[in-house]
Amino acid sequence: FFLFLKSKIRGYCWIHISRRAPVSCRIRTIRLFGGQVTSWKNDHGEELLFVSSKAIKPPKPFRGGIPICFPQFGTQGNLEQHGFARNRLWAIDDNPPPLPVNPAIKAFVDLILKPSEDDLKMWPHSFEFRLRIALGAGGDLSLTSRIRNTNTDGRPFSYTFAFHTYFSVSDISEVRVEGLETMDYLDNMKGKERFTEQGDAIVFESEVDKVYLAAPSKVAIIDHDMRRTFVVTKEGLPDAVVWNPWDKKAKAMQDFGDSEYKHMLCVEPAAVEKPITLKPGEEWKGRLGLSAVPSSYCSGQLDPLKVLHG
Ligand SMILES: O=P(O)(O)OC[C@H]1O[C@@H](O)[C@H](O)[C@@H](O)[C@@H]1O
Repeated sequence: FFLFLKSKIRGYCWIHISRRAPVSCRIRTIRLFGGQVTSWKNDHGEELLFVSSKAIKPPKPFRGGIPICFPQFGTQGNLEQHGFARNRLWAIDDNPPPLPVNPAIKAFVDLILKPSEDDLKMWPHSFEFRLRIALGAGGDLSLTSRIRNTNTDGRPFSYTFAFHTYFSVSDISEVRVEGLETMDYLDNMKGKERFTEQGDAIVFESEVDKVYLAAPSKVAIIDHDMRRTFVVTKEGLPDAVVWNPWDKKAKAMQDFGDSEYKHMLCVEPAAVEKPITLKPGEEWKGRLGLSAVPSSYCSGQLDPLKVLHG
């Protein structure tokens, strides 16, 4: 296993973590700008995360991969949409406090974000945000966030959060999401009104922007055409946002191709409905786990329980 800094251009670094394998190697790319994973490939070199061909350069947020929404999800507060963490230059954390040993992890890198003077003017709270990005032996990707309140004035703070994961899919019309059936959700397209999802797996025929509440710890994204299933696991993150802008919104987005909505789906483990509150000295931990497994899905033949419970 090895880890190296690939390049340093105008202060923005890219890190590649690779796992040597007998036939090929899987490469994951992380940008220090935004603390953002922007590439996750399988043994065949196929990209598993979506990145827009029109993604623009810093200081704008980067459209694709896994942006981190902190300390605000969406427009739920006074800060810029999705908070400032995705727009800041993170640093490599050379000496992170230990995390429990996980024998499945074969390579990892630790990043850290602390607020600048300007950040403190906008959001007057001192914090340390540590992010461990790890690869398992089978190519699984995990992101563990640790956020600590380091205020010295005794004040607690509250925040909302999301791992805004952009999955690459062959054709959104052929994708099903399983695990969110019967869940309550807030519909961002209907003034955050609360509804209950029907009993069937979620399919996509138009714009979707929903926050599923108290979602299960495992969600499956089944890509019929690719015969691939993404299994998303989450810890410490009660909600799951599902977003696809569809055609009209795609056209209105400057950093997104007009037809790219067909090839992406965001499923975002999140803490949105109930903000997380930390007292000084307290730390919160949230984890996202991703794996891509072959699925022999044929319409009507999939047993969702098998996908979700192994
Ligand atoms: O364009 P942005 O700021 O990256 O946000 C993209 C989308 O992100 C999703 O998480 C939100 O639910 C949507 O409402 C939003 O449009």
